[in-house]
Amino acid sequence: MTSDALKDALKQVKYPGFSRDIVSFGLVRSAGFTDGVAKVSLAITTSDPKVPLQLRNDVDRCLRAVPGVQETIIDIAVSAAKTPAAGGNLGGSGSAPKGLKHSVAIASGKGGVGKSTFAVNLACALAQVLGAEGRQGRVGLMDCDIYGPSVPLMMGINGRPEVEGEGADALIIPLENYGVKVMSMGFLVDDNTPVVWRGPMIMKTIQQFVQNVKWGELDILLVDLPPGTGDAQLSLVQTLPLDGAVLVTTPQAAATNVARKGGLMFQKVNVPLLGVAENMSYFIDSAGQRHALFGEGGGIAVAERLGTTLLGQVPLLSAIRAGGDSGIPVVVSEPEGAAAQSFTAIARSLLARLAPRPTPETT
Ligand SMILES: Nc1ncnc2c1ncn2[C@@H]1O[C@H](COP(=O)(O)OP(=O)(O)OP(=O)(O)O)[C@@H](O)[C@H]1O
Repeated sequence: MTSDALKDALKQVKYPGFSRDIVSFGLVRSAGFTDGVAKVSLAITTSDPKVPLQLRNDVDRCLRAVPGVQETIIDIAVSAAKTPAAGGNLGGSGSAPKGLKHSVAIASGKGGVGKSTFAVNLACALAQVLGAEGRQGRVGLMDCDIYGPSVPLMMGINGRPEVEGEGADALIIPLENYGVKVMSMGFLVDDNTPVVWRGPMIMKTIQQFVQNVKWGELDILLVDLPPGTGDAQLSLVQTLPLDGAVLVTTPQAAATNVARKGGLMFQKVNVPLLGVAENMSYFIDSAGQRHALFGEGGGIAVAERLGTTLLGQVPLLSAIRAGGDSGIPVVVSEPEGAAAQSFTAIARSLLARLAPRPTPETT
């Protein structure tokens, strides 16, 4: 019986609540077999005590069904997922980069809702808000969309990051523009390389983005997730202790239904929802009339159903699209405009939601 044969068998074990198996998620650290005893070790990140219990049962049942296996030894290393209630700022959890105060995932249930555009403009707005308080260069943006990274283009960054140090200690220096430090798969692959990544490779890449990038001192790291509720999202949650997630949606029902599913996924893995942001909420014509092109009320409805707040609404504006195409986000090119104002308001409410809660004595 080889380690590979055991891992093959373990592909039948799904991570609780997900349709993907534990092997493709890269959670199996080792698998070995001696004298009828199958010994397996897993490493997971969760604050839900039911998850390791269920995994232990499922792995045991799966291994015992393998011919020749009489006994099992299952070791599950659990590190706690961070929640604001449990931990406040980062620092206590295993793989969090030193110097990182808060990390927030920007997620959407489906593609095309403008998530990357939102993440880029929010990062620039955060850099402006914090910069005005004398905290320059303290915003990071990590683009986890390894299939179609669009952040480099939208941030006007085109180049290859330098590497400092060697071997296991090597650190990638993030590229910086508009006061935001950026890391993206787009810096590492060229446009013509088809990126065919499987689960474990996604996990590895995301781990490297967290651990092997010299982020320095950051007040906030925004993590632009690929759309949906699949591998990358779980890998990220397994890898980086998140303060929470912001869900981006558009107002129409088709988008809000999927956004709600995305929100439920984060709740399932104990990542708090910091709020919902509604993109392409309304359009203002040349006469100043406001039009709800995609309907109204979707964002607030999703927020209410998920028990969180609506952080804000972003209008549908051609300047926002043009900013993405030109590499100068609208928050930077028109800092006084309507779009910048809505992104700045969202940045402020997000920061307020991340601020350490007052202790009972100060309230
Ligand atoms: N508020 C807005 N007003 C006008 N255009 C917008 C707005 N938000 C996004 N867009 C445009 O919509 C398109 C899709 O945006 P973006 O690439 O950010 O979506 P996405 O949700 O990240 O997509 P995917 O996840 O599939 O990559 C882009 O052309 C972008 O410029």
